Amino acid sequence: MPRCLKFKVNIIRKEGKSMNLKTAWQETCKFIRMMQKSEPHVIAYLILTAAITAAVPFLPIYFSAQILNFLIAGQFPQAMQNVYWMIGFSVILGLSSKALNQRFLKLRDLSKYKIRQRVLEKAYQIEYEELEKAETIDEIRKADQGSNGGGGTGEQLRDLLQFLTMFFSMLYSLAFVSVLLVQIFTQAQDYWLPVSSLIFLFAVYAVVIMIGSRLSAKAGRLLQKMKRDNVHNNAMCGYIGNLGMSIQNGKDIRLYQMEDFLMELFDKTLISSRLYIDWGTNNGKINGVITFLTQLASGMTYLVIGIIAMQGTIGIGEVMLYANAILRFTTSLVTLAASYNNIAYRYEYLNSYEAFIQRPNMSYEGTLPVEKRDDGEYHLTFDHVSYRYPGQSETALKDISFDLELKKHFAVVGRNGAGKTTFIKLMCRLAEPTEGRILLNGIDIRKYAFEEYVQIFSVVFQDFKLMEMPLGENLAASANVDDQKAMRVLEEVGLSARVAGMDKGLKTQLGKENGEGILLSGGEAQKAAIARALYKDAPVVILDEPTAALDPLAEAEIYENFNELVKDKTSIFISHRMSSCKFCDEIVVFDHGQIVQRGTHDQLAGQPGLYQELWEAQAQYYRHSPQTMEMIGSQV
Ligand SMILES: Nc1ncnc2c1ncn2[C@@H]1O[C@H](COP(=O)(O)OP(=O)(O)OP(=O)(O)O)[C@@H](O)[C@H]1O
Repeated sequence: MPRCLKFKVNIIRKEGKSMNLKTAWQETCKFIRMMQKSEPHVIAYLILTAAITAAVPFLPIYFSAQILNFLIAGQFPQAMQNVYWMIGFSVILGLSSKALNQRFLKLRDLSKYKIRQRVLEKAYQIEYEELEKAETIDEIRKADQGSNGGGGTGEQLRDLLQFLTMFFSMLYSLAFVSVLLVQIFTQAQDYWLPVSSLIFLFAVYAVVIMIGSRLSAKAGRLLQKMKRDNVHNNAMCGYIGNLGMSIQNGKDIRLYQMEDFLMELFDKTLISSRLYIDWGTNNGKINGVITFLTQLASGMTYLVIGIIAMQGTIGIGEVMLYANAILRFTTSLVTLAASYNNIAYRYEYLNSYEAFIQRPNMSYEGTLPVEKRDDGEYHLTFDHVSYRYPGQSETALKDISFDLELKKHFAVVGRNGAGKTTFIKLMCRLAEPTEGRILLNGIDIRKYAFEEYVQIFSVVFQDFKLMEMPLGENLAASANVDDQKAMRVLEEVGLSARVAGMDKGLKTQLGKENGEGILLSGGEAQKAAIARALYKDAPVVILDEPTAALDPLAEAEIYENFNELVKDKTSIFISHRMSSCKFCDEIVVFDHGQIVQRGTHDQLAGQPGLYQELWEAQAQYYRHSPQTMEMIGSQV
């Protein structure tokens, strides 16, 4: 992890509480270090852009005062000379400001993408078990906002640019005001009146700035609260919005006529919260008061500068110069306060990002390599394993002890919800036992490096998903596709003829959401998922309801091939199609999270118990039909 990212998250503040200057400064330093690490020149460009951009408006202010003074004095050549200077400097500074700004924006976007990349990278590393929790998804969402969305680094850099620009603008204004003070003290006959007027003006400004910054702080708090409260609403709106483009849900939406229902839900999600509306109303009021106060201060400024001018201390040109400089000072300060508040409050999101990036990878932290064995001798043992899903009171698996003997073919059967898939998830380390342990060749599987451990499994889950990518890349799970191997596994699952008919063959894009592609039928997709498992060629093959979508001939073909393919491997089939379990060496029956029976088909079918019930329930439909019994026979 880069050093800049190792800072401790320490500004978890109570909701609505302002961040003090010291903390804001510390957070800013951390943020700057983080940005510099991801894009080294971004901060240098930030400072340069702010310094130059802030100077641009002062050119016309300064030169128009000079020009006016020369014109009043009848010195036309000098006035013209100043016009040329003004145009020249304005062009140079204006262009430099634009060029710097462009470069800054480019670097800002680059660093933003790099930081977002880290969120994605981290999200991929999170244990699957954690990913199933709603709070983890929220955490990722917040971290993503901290890196990309409303609370993101891009916006933070934009506000920092505004803050610094206003800061430089104030410095330039103060330089002019200092000159004014020097002029008053050196040229005024009686400086009591100008000095007291200026003191009065500063007092007015102090009050305006104090009220203005408090109001800006409140506006910032409201904005952040609205964003914080809106994380779920945004996600829900995003979800419903995406349903409009979803091919997967498109059929159901149309056939169940869910359009009005979904639109209502969308409206409700937006309006019921009233978050945006409330925020907009309050923000409008606050901005109104700030504008009123700023205008009041502007009027006072002209009055005071007018008084000083009437004394003859400064000329007409200077009246414009100083009045504008002081006004710039005020507007810069109010904007600076607003940017400060946005910057300070956005650290909450950035800290969510930090907290997320720093979270440990818990169960994936084992380091032992898994011995590479050509003989596939991987021995898995469940030792009194129980498992309860996070937040659930029911135990999904209870005290499972099981030896996955080498190169044996197992079938796992049981009623819906019996715990079959959970058993596989634990075996593949997608969840960790709540009690007990799982061993690979005698060693607790948590001790192995996760990426090495999962190498030994080829799994097709019941709810498998193919990616919207080219078919070949789907099979290889990589951009490097071994075409020959890919075609061989497609042949084995009976999909090669279909692929041969595709114009782009293995390069054919799957799905429609990621560019023009083809839609596979349910059975074809299942064959492709099985082909992906075969391509991986791991020593343990697990198929969870592998043939549910296949036609009987395809199913028979797959089983025939599978017997051959898994001959030297350990395999587990989960199936509700009892006939397909007959060919396995051992059948394991799950019920209510426990293993209740084990044996061969002949043993279990002949004794009273759940297996017999399940078998009988299916077999009765075939009993009176010799053809169908024949069909079952052919499949097994
Ligand atoms: N992510 C989850 N969070 C909470 N409970 C879950 C989760 N996944 C599964 N369960 C619950 O755990 C129990 C076992 O589920 P599991 O998916 O292992 O059953 P199964 O035997 O594979 O069922 P099926 O035959 O229907 O596929 C069920 O009661 C299920 O509702």
